Amino acid sequence: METKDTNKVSVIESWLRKHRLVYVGATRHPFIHSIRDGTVNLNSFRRWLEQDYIFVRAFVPFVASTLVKAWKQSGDTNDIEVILGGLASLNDEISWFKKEASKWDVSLSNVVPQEANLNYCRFLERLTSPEVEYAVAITTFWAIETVYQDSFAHCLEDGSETPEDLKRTCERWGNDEFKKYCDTLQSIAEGQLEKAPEDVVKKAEVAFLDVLELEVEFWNMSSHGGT
Ligand SMILES: Cc1ncc(CN)c(N)n1
Repeated sequence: METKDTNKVSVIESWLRKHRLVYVGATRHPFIHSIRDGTVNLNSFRRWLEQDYIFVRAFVPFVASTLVKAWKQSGDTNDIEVILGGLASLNDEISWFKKEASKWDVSLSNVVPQEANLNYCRFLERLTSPEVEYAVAITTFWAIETVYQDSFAHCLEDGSETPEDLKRTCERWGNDEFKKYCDTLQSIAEGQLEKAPEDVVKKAEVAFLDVLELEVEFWNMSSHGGT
């Protein structure tokens, strides 16, 4: 008789264990700590805001290309609806950035993207290629959203001293609904990874690590300016 192995560790769970330190580096960065303990430099926060607005604009075509891959390579209606919902929420995210920027006196019209941001946007652009497998794209999508979810949720936990006017930002990604959305992306990615050939799983793992590294560079850029 076949027995079900309930202790089987999923692919993503195994990566999160294997790359724990890198993951923690991306989600518990000093910039996030500074928001959480209320010592954040407001010019750094403004820099993050203007640069992230550019990032989100570049994120949209990447997510749209993931939607096309889902349609062509999976055809699963649930996947398509979840990714479509993700695109809709990016539309809200862009409006949110505009409103937030005006509250913080940040002009979004002539922002010069910094090196770390350009690198991240180039990475996203490479992944829009039709040659990149759906399993790699959906895993990357999950990783990008999850780093923000985990980072900003940390600023809302008990004991945090996040200033009142920064809580809006933390709640945008740190709320329970966004956590559920990330969990759904994770299970879609898991489903794809389970049936993907070994070389594709390897590529997805590399993309996951790339995201963690690019997120650290993005936080560094926000904290210190420069590259
Ligand atoms: C850099 C970065 N990473 C992730 C997210 C979440 N959409 C974001 N807005 N910016």
